[in-house]
This record gives sequence, structure tokens and C-alpha cells, in this order.
Amino acid sequence: MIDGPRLVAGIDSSTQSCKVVVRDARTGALVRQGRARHPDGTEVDPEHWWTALQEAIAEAGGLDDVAAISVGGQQHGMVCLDEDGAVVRPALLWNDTRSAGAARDLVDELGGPDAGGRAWADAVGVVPVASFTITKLRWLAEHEPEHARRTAAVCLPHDWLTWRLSGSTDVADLTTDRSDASGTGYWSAATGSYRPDLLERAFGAVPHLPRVVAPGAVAATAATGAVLGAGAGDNAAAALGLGAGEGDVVVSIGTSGVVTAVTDVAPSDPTGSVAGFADATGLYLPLVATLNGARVLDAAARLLDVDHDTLSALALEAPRGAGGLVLVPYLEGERTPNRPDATGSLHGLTLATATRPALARAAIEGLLCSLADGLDAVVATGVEPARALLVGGAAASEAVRTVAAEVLGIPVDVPPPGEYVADGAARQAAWALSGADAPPAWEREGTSRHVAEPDDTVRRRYAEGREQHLDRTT
Ligand SMILES: Nc1ncnc2c1ncn2[C@@H]1O[C@H](COP(=O)(O)OP(=O)(O)O)[C@@H](O)[C@H]1O
Ligand SMILES: O=C(CO)[C@@H](O)[C@H](O)COP(=O)(O)O
Repeated sequence: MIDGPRLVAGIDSSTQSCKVVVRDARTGALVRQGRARHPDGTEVDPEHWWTALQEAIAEAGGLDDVAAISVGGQQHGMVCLDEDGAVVRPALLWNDTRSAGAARDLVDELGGPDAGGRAWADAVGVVPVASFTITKLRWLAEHEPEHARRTAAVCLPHDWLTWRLSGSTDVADLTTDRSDASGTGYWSAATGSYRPDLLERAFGAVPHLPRVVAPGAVAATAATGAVLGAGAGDNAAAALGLGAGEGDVVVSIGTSGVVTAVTDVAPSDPTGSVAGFADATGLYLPLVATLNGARVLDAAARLLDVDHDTLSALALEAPRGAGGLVLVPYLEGERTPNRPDATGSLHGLTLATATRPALARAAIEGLLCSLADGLDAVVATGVEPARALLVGGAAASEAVRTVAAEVLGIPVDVPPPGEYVADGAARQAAWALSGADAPPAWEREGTSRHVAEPDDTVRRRYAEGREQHLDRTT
């Protein structure tokens, strides 16, 4: 039991920004919040995350009166530390595709696309693609052997921030949690253990790895005296913040596009479409992630020279299907499907579809169709969705909410605007503070429902376009 009003903080150190929420531990009521931007790029010095966190904390009025803190963060980023705890090189982020060749090699070494995919999925619940930490470590060993030799410990963005908040500089004190460990490629959600043999195969050595802290347990104490929770990967934190349960599929459109669900069976997909991650409560989190989320809409808005509200209004002027215009959104290459060198493409351009509304609508439909493919893959693992919970920066777009209901084929519930990753981290912090068996029940009101007549024409047309794209030249 938590006696009296106590404050907890949740942090979301995501790809584009850092967000901090301070909430009442018992009720979950929002007390104050802050945010700060991260630099662009797929290779980032972790010190920028620390600076942004300090800015966001300051905007949130400081954390001196906060009793517990947890950090949610972008998954998979490779943070290499030397034996003194110094960062060896800038972190390679989840959306950095330079390790695509290393990913192919790791699958080939265990038997190629079929047998190798099965072997990896059985061993660690994921089949290597460029996003996962293990492939980045192989890339480092091959391309920067001096940096690889200096690497005494490897951790993830949320692990590093939790450790910095603790004030430690000793790599032996690093901690992580199940959800983020399950995105490395060398920890199995099904068995709850590291696979040092696979790490050694990939990297040629086994650096020190963070201790995996159980859900709801205390990882360390912050320099301020606050309890530090285990933290989580951002997708697991979002599911916790939303209180996602049976029948809920979370669709998040931030930098990444993500479709995920909380299940009690560890998923294992040898095709690699669905990653078999762990969640933040002791269960599992089958997850499909794309590299091309809200930035597809940023690009469309830039092309049309409009802001997001106008992009949304334009899209809603066009008919469903955009008159046959299809935008395949592989602007950053793609991870699901695994096409790291792909580029985006526009199909069905005619004099009639060469309009601003059609282009706006095609961008939104293309983005949602790629996530609908992800939903199909999650459903194929046995998840039975009753509704989608739509979150992330792009959920603010009316056109995105409308098209999501049309394309996903299930009711789309949009919770009130909020920082669900940071909220999940805050809820975890309250859980660690309470010492209870389960996280506190925080109520949330104000969800709006979007439904549409089922019609698969848009998806069928997208599926034709999806198979035709050019690779990037260099
Ligand atoms: N109204 C909107 N319509 C569409 N996209 C939006 C809107 N508002 C913000 N975004 C986009 O959402 C993204 C940020 O979402 P967020 O979930 O915070 O990302 P991340 O957590 O990956 O940093 C940005 O690319 C931003 O441009
Ligand atoms: O790679 C994944 C999930 O596997 C991404 O979801 C990252 O975790 C980044 O998340 P956002 O910054 O887009 O929230």
C-alpha cells in the first residue's frame, strides 16, 4: 500500500524526443510534465539523451519530490561502454540499417532463411534484422575492431539512462528488464535467460551484460534517493501505460510503426515478421515494427508544403482509395517486410490522381496498409483482436484515425492525447514503490471510437504496389 500522496515519474527516451511525466502514485493523476528534442540521425552520442533528459526534467519542475522513477526507451540501440564506463562510440539506433548484411550472415550461419529463421526464433524469439542489437555488434566487430576490443559492456538506451540516474560509473551495476532484453537477439523471453553462445558467435566475445530486473522490482536508487524501477522498452511501456489486455492490439505510429499485443504465450515466428518480445508485467509482447511511421506523414506534409492539420484535411477531401493512387512507404528502407535497401514508391499516377488530396490520402493509406499487414501477422500468431488502441504522434491526425478504422478492419479506439510510454514507465515506478504483486490500477477516461464499413479494396490495391519498388542506389 502507498500511504498518502506520493509522486512518481516516468520517462520516455524515444527516437525523436525525451518526455517526462510526474504522476500521483495512487491515482495516476498527471501532476506535471516536460519534453526536449533529440538530435536527428540513426547514430547518436548517448550524452545527447542525458542532456535532453535534464532539459525535460527541468521543464517538468524537477524530480526532487519524486519517490520513484522508471525509464522507458527506444529499443535495440547499441550502447558500448569501456571498462571505465565511458561510451566507446555513438549508439547505433534501431532504425540504422548498416547491419543488414550482418543480419543476413547471422541467419545464414544457422542454416539460411528457413532453417536459420527457425533456429533463431526457437533460441531467442526473433530472427535477426538490422534493427536488433546483435546484428549491430556483428557489424562493429567487422568494421570497427578497435571499438569492439574496447567494449567491456553492452547495454540499451533505457539501461544506460537508468544507470546514469543511479549515479554509478561501474558497468557491473548496469540493469535492464525483460522487455528490452528480449529485443537484443541474445536474450530469450521464453526461457528468461541470456544466450552468451549466440553473442559470442556474433561478436567474438561476451562483454558484460546488464542484470535483468523482474517486473515491478527495484533496479537501484537514484542519486536523488528515489527508487529506480526496472524500466522497459518503449513498446512494453506503452502497453503498460494503456493497461492493454486481452483483445487489445496496440497500434503505435511514432517514428516507428508498431502493432503489438500482450499475450501469455511466448511467440515464435520463424519468418521474423513478428518479434517474440517480453512485456513489462511478466507476460509476452508479439510485435511487428516498421521503420516508416509518422515520418511518412512528415514527408508528405513537406512535399505538399502544409502542416499536419492541413495534410489531414486534404486527405479527407479525397475518396477512399485516393482514386487508385498508392504510396508504398519504404522511405527509410524497411524492416517488416525485411527490405533494408528499399525506397518508397508511388503507383497509379494519372491526370485524375495527380492532386494534392489524393497524394495526402495515399500517404496515410500506405502507412496504415503497412500496419494492417503487421496486424495480419500478429493475428497469425493466435491473437484475437477485438479493437485497436491507436497511439503515438500520428494519432493526433483525424485522417489517420479515420483511415485506420477503414483499413485495419476492427474498431479503433483513440485514448486521450498523452504520453503512453512515459505513463507506463510512471505506472511501473509506482509498482516498484508499492512493493505490490501487480501495478496500481490507474483509470483513464475519454477514449473515442472510430469504426468504418469493411472494404478491402484499398488493401488489395496496396498489396499490388507493395511488391514493386526500387532499391536505393548507394
Ligand atoms: N497531427 C499529427 N499528424 C501526423 N503526425 C504527427 C502529428 N503530430 C505529430 N506527428 C508526428 O509524430 C512523430 C512523433 O511521434 P512520437 O510518438 O512522439 O515519436 P517517437 O516516440 O518515435 O519520438 C513526429 O514524426 C511528428 O511529426
Ligand atoms: O524498434 C522498435 C521496436 O522493435 C521501435 O519501436 C523502437 O522501440 C523505437 O520506437 P519509437 O521511437 O518509434 O517509439
